[in-house]
Amino acid sequence: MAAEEQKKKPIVIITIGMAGAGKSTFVNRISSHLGSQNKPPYVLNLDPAVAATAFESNIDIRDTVNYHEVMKQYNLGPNGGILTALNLFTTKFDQVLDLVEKRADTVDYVILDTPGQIEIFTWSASGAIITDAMASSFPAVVAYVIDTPRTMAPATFMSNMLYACSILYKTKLPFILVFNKTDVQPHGFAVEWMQDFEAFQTALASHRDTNDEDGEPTYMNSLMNSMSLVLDEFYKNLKAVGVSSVTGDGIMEFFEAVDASREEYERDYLPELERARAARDKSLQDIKDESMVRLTRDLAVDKQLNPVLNETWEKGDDDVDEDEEDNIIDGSESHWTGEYIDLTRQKGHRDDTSWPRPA
Ligand SMILES: Nc1nc2c(ncn2[C@@H]2O[C@H](COP(=O)(O)OP(=O)(O)OP(=O)(O)O)[C@@H](O)[C@H]2O)c(=O)[nH]1
Repeated sequence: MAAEEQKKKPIVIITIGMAGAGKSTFVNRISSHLGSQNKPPYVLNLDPAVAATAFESNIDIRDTVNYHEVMKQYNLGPNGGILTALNLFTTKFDQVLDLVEKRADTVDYVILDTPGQIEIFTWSASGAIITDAMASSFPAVVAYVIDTPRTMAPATFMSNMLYACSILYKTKLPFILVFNKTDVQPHGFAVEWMQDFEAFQTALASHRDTNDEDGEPTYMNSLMNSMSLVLDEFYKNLKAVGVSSVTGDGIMEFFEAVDASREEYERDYLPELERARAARDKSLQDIKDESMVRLTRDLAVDKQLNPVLNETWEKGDDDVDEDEEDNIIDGSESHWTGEYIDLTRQKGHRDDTSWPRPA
């Protein structure tokens, strides 16, 4: 087949955002939009703790890792449980990639919904592994979902933008700021603040608590003024769209931004990736290995703390290498068989151990 006749690879939309920003509602909206265009996407739910998703996912972390069991076995709270569940899932991510590759000829979009607690995905080894694995196999874009009504205070806006900035520089992927909930609050103020830092500084000055009792700008005020100049450069590197995941407003603009991001990925990200690959074929593997070591270290904190468990883990380690069982399923193709990732690796042993909490 001639190169130009070949189907384009699907583009991966990695949906990230603060808790409650509307990620799941947004994923549901863009999925149903694509469905209505006869282009159903391939959807991955990476939030192990979500009770129910409005959208149908092809791969659902909840089919692979039992989040409640993770909390129980590892004696963790909700956030530790989510992180550990994501770590466990990531150890099987090669299977996820295989499933996505199999569908690459028939889908145009792959959508990832990430855990509600943003830092669990953005600042964990597993989040980095998943992002890198996806982005080195397919064109990828980050959709950073923002709760527009709750970002109207200049300080909140600035914090949100700094967070977005950190993700942009960490992933280096094309980046779309998705100002969600525009049915409640239009995002015009945000666009103005991004295009004109003086408008932001004026808004900041008129906001209460920006001056101290002597009438001088507070430290925070001065800091934010300076940061707005720094962020000016950052704003040039991204696209911003306003959407309502409830009404569907702005979804077309979002997909225009996604299409533009594919070009950006091919123009900027891909050559850089290929250069890096050519220069350090081996070192790429080293990075993956190193990330895997960090991941394993995360999972094995208990082991270091508890010598009794140490022995059982040592035994279990042999099983791990040989134990190449398939845990990831495409829920849209097969029925869930009930085989979660084995959490304790102590097959046949009923575990009454009190698992130590990671440091
Ligand atoms: N008015 C309005 N409400 C929205 C919109 N998008 C989401 N919501 C509401 O915002 C709340 C949070 O939405 P979710 O989709 O659960 O947000 P999330 O980011 O996935 O939440 P976590 O996974 O808990 O972090 C829900 O009550 C949604 O109905 C929107 O565009 N407009």
